[in-house]
Amino acid sequence: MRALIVYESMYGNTRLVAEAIGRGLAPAEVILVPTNQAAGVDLSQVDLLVVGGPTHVHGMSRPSTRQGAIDAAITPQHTLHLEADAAGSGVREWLASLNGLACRAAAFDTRQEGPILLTGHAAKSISKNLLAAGADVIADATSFLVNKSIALVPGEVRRAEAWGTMLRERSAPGPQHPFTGAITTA
Ligand SMILES: Cc1cc2nc3c(=O)[nH]c(=O)nc-3n(C[C@H](O)[C@H](O)[C@H](O)COP(=O)(O)O)c2cc1C
Repeated sequence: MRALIVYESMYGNTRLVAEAIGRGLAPAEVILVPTNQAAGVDLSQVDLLVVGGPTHVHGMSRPSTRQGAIDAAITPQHTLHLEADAAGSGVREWLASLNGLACRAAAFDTRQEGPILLTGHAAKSISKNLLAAGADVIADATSFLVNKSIALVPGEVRRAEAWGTMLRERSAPGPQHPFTGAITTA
């Protein structure tokens, strides 16, 4: 099985989750690509497409929220590490370029700890966009949580690895697992 993980990450948390999902997908062949390098990637040979990004203002990032994240990281008082791939387009723009997908797919996000009604969640929109582009969405959109220090909550990396393994198992030939629209958190 060939899996492609396309992710957006400003501060590294979503990248860490994407990498953990990739480890969980092994021994499948896994390729990780940040969204700002994903334009033109050939999806025709991909069996499973996993797409994730940070939750910004209750949903997928926009150019203005990404600029806000960059501005926050370059203030003199900052303690935030800005990813090398932070500049450029995000998940929203990349998803808008897709159509005619013929693969299985799943969506995830990172977001702050707390009730989803207060935080919002990008993964549900990502999942809807994957469905609209023709993908066979095989898992509920899933959030991985960060704390107030903008670091992954303990246990989330392990949960991401397990989620990747679950995706690999669901991608094996056999019964389908219909998308329910639910959001799964810890
Ligand atoms: C501009 C901006 C807006 C954000 N808005 C939300 C939000 O509405 N809900 C939430 O749960 N987290 C929000 N966050 C927090 C991020 O979702 C969280 O820190 C995420 O893990 C960052 O992922 P990254 O490290 O891969 O960039 C926001 C962060 C930024 C920079």
